[in-house]
Amino acid sequence: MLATRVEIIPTDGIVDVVNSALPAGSTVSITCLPHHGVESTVRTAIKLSELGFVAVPHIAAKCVESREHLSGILDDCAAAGITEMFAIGGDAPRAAGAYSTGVELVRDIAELSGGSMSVGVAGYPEGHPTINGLQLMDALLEKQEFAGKIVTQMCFSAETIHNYVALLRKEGVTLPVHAGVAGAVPKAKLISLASRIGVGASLKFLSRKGPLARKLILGERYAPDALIQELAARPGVEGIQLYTFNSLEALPQ
Ligand SMILES: NC(=O)C1=CN([C@@H]2O[C@H](COP(=O)(O)OP(=O)(O)OC[C@H]3O[C@@H](n4cnc5c(N)ncnc54)[C@H](O)[C@@H]3O)[C@@H](O)[C@H]2O)C=CC1
Ligand SMILES: Nc1nc(=O)c2c([nH]1)NC[C@@H]1CN(c3ccc(C(=O)N[C@@H](CCC(=O)O)C(=O)O)cc3)CN21
Repeated sequence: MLATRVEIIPTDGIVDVVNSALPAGSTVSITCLPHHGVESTVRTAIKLSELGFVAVPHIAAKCVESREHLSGILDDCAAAGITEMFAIGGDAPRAAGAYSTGVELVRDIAELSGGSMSVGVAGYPEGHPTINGLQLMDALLEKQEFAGKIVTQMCFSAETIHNYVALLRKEGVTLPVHAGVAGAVPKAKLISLASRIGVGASLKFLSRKGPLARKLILGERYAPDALIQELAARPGVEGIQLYTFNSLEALPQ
């Protein structure tokens, strides 16, 4: 069974939802969306950490104003017992200040925290809509000196994920890989978000043609169980990052 981490969006009331839905000590990743801002992510992570969860805040480079802002975030997280973060470029169209890529951010987190903060970085089994494969691989080769793990973009194909891990190893990226998997959320939601957040071709199996299938899809929830079993059946992936979209009622066993 692969260790599974749950990812949530820092919306109002989510801390109470997590506290009643997840066992104490669970690892919870808190995403950083442009319209929520990094403060909302950090505030939620600190509250969860104080409740005994292992909180992993996402820090989006484009939401960080300066090195001093980053230093303050690191101090607040360390004071709350947070020891792991996820450093990402960020979906905002423009940078708020000094940082615009995950590459820049992960370096400064390592420097400012003296290596005490473990940092995850993003991987793309199906590539990225606006960044070419060579740039992504070069960025990972640069980041791996300062990072502790790769967490992948959402992908719906175990074969694609396993092939990606093999490519990483061939190119000299040795970081452990945690596979990004969609939680049991309405398929319609996944399809509507897919292009906006850059999900790749493996999603296409969800959107079959035909009115009956479409009706089924619109009412149906995605079930991650089979994909998780396939990922656990072969070596390559260290764990699962479950993108729950805050649907915590039906977590895979
Ligand atoms: N918040 C999240 O969980 C996730 C966000 N993303 C998005 O993926 C993008 C990449 O972020 P990271 O993986 O941290 O990579 P990064 O920000 O470290 O960039 C990787 C490489 O691509 C280049 N690059 C970055 N953005 C580019 C662009 N728009 N056009 C051309 N080249 C670009 C950079 O210079 C760097 O060499 C960001 O837009 C991020 O929001 C992807 C997955 C998850
Ligand atoms: N490009 C990208 N950005 C991300 O933030 C991101 C990824 N990819 N891939 C993996 C996870 C999945 N993430 C997400 C991103 C958006 C929503 C979402 O539901 N967005 C709604 C608004 C939700 C809200 O504010 O409550 C939207 O309409 O954008 C959920 C999970 C966060 N992560």
